[in-house]
Amino acid sequence: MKSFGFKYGIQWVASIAALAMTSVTFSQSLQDLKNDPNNAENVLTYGMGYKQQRYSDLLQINKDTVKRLVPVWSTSLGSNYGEQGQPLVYNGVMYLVNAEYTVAINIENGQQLWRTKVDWDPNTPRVVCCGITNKGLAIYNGKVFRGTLDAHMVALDQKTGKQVWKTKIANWQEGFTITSAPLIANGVLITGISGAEFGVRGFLDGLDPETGKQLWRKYTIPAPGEKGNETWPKGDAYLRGGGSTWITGSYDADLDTVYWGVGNAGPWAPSGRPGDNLYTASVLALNPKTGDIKWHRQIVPNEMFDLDAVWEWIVGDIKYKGANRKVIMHLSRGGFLYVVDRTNGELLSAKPFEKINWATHVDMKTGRPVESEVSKKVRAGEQIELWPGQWGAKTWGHAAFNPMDGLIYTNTTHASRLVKFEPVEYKVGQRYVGLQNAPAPRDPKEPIGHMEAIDPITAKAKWRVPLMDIPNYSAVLATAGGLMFTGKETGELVALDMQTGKQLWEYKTTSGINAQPITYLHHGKQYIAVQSGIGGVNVVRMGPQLKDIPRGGSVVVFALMDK
Ligand SMILES: O=C(O)c1cc(C(=O)O)c2c(n1)C(=O)C(=O)c1cc(C(=O)O)[nH]c1-2
Ligand SMILES: [Ca+2]
Repeated sequence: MKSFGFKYGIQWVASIAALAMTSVTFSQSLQDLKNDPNNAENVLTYGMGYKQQRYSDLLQINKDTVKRLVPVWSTSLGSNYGEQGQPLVYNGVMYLVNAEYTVAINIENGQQLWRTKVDWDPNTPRVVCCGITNKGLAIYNGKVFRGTLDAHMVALDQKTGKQVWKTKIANWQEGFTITSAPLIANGVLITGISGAEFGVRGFLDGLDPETGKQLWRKYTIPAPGEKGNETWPKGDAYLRGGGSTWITGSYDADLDTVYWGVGNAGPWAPSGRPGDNLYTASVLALNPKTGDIKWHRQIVPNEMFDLDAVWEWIVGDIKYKGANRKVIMHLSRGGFLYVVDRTNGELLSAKPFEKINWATHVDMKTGRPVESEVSKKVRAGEQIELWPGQWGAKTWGHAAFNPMDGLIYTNTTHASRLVKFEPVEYKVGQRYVGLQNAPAPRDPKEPIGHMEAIDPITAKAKWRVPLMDIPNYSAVLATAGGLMFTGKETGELVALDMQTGKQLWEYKTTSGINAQPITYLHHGKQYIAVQSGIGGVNVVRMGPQLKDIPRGGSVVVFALMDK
């Protein structure tokens, strides 16, 4: 690895050059977006690069210097609902979202440049399954783009925050919402949709970023006559079959392919929808220009435990059986770590990284998880203790991948639930689940989650740090400085030694952290930024442990104190 001095020198020169080049312009090109991970001044994409590796090669803040890491500014984001977002940074300005506002802040001093309110009908939260929040925005060609709780997409002028266009994506009254960040791929703005707990039929939309006009729609559940519809029963179950797309996909610009995960099947109770139910709980490889599916891989056929396959599908190049392979990697909600060839969908590995009792293993010939006796019992109407419960072996808080050591750095959850299916009737815009869900007795000596470093092929942890009370609900940032950053819902941003998991630093922010830390360079100096503001579904899940954490959204930015 490059030495600190050499690296710092290059970054400094690069930063001066970049400033000179970018200070006159206010637009980003597709090349800029593709180049995001190599341009330390700017963070232009969700996941810190289209590959969503959340890895930065900045190393001023490292194992030795992190003890001098201090807050340099902090600004309120004006919302009490919760902060789950990932900030973007362009040309000295930070752009942030929550459910209520889009905000631009001067990164020199934390001064707010503009703040634009999102107007949604106050009744909208009725159809929000899991927290009134928003996970991020996109930026392209002088505009910032965000989804809204009432299922619209909005473009704002990057300089003024004034609305340029607003497009209705779907009727929120039918259970649709947007909580995820849009993706710009090959000039098309792609948005996912939420609502699989409300009997929606999921889809992805491709829009023209200039006008907001719809270019294409791809339903995640094929209509009668389309390939895949035969995996649904005859009739209209497919119209309420779920398959939402509520986490932003990754993108391989060289292959011009978007990898977007599809959510759970609906209703959770599976008896009314025999069959594999494509493309619920799957990953789709898509052409961003047309929305056409290049290949698909279903993770859980006839899915029944809210096993959304939407978590990040990290793009990486790894050695597998001695050969270099282009893969996507995914820590599934159901507890298996998937490694898939991203050129053709071939399954390379699917090993458990957490305790699983709903399946015994994934059959590598068919790619299908083999259901256990426990799953057979619940299908027969019995109550079971399910491992992992619907909270998932991992939640949406994104993992990071370090291309230098080939390991995935992540938060995981270790919790079961008691579940039993019950009849459910579809009513427009109401929860459509059909599952009784109760806490399972928990051994207080057992951890409820971990922070860990995992080998993608073996799914074995290199190290695991137990969390005894509250699982983490924040994304991870990995850096060449050897540090893994993540947040706790009690408010601490922490830095761990990526080699050992030892905690080297922490700072307590004003609320809880369930968001996505980033890092960037400004005038040659490395910064870390994270949103603080308790929100999302885990607050409800944890109940008493988190009820006294003060609400209130802010962003906090850190840098090294001078010696
Ligand atoms: O199936 C869906 O459409 C959907 C959407 C969302 C969402 O948009 O937040 C969540 C879930 N499912 C879900 O199952 C879940 O556990 C969850 C947690 C959170 C959160 O933001 O903390 N959202 C969601
Ligand atoms: Ca879901």
